[in-house]
Amino acid sequence: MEDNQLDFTSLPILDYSLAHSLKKNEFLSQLRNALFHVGFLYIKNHPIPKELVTKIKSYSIQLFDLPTSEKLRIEICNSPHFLGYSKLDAEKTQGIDDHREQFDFGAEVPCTWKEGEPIYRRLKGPNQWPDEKYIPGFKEILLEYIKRMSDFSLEFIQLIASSLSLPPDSLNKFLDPYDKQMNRLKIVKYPPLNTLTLGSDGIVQGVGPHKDPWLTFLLQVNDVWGLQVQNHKGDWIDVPPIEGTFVVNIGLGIEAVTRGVAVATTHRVINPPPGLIPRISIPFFQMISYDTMLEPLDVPEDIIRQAPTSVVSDADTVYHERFYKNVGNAQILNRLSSHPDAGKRHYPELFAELENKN
Ligand SMILES: O=C(O)CCC(=O)C(=O)O
Ligand SMILES: [Fe+2]
Repeated sequence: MEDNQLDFTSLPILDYSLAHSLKKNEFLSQLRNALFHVGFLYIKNHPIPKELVTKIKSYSIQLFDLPTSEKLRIEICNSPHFLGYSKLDAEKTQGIDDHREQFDFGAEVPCTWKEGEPIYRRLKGPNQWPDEKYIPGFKEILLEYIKRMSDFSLEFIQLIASSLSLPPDSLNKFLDPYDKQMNRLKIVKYPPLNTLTLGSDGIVQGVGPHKDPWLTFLLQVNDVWGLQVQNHKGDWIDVPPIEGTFVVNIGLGIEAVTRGVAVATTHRVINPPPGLIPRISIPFFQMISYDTMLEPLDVPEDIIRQAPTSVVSDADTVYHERFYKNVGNAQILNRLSSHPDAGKRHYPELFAELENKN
């Protein structure tokens, strides 16, 4: 599809079993097309065991039924690593409250940051866990899920590289060494709208338009729509849940190092309409190293020629510019502006600096 042809109106569905078969080239060609033209795709027949997906879905629903006191005990404002619980409307995108309730978790790593080192290294550190007595077995299953998703995402970036005629391990150098990687996920609940939630300005966003950092794998837990992706003309396209799939999307880092060939597509979530049940989802983020330099790879000329030339986006460009300059700084400033309470408490100087600039 050329840029001047019809823009996408749905997401491609790729069959992961082809990637490990004699049809691998067919898979790579479909992947390349998806990267060029959409930046988002569904993946079916993926390697995450069905039982694990069922368990994590079930826990994700139970998590929101924890007693309020237990949720508040592990609130994100306690954590310099921005891990834990966020109340409804506590997080912001582009300065507007996101009408969602969520838990942030990551691979369990110690905080090794020391005074004098770049401050963004302090983003890495241990989780805040809900007490086992309320949700037995959750921690073990969540960590297993993160481990499996981490391995899957490592396999996936090799396929992305191969699809762009790059050596398979080309993207790995932008990640931390395996045992130091701290991939993260969110477990999110978007309540349905009601007349009270419609603010005076009329804007209600589940999560506002944005681009992700590197590579994301989204599990849509129930059959409630809400995710929308902006096509290159600027129209919003629905991404309905499809049982047995993940939605995979490219973020800023991969876009930058592939010279814009793999597109970081803008997306948002709108809350379910009144009367519906809440939408629950689990985005898993493979994290780029905070210390990395976004040096572009030697993408072959014939691949670069096929890349899109212009893409409309409603996402915030301040974060993007910071990201291209220094990934770690962009990440911490993004966390500070999306969670001002935690920011003020743990990074008072940096927070004050940010306030003065705005
Ligand atoms: O919850 C979703 O469907 C997507 C969330 C998302 O885009 C994000 O948290 O980055
Ligand atoms: Fe996202």
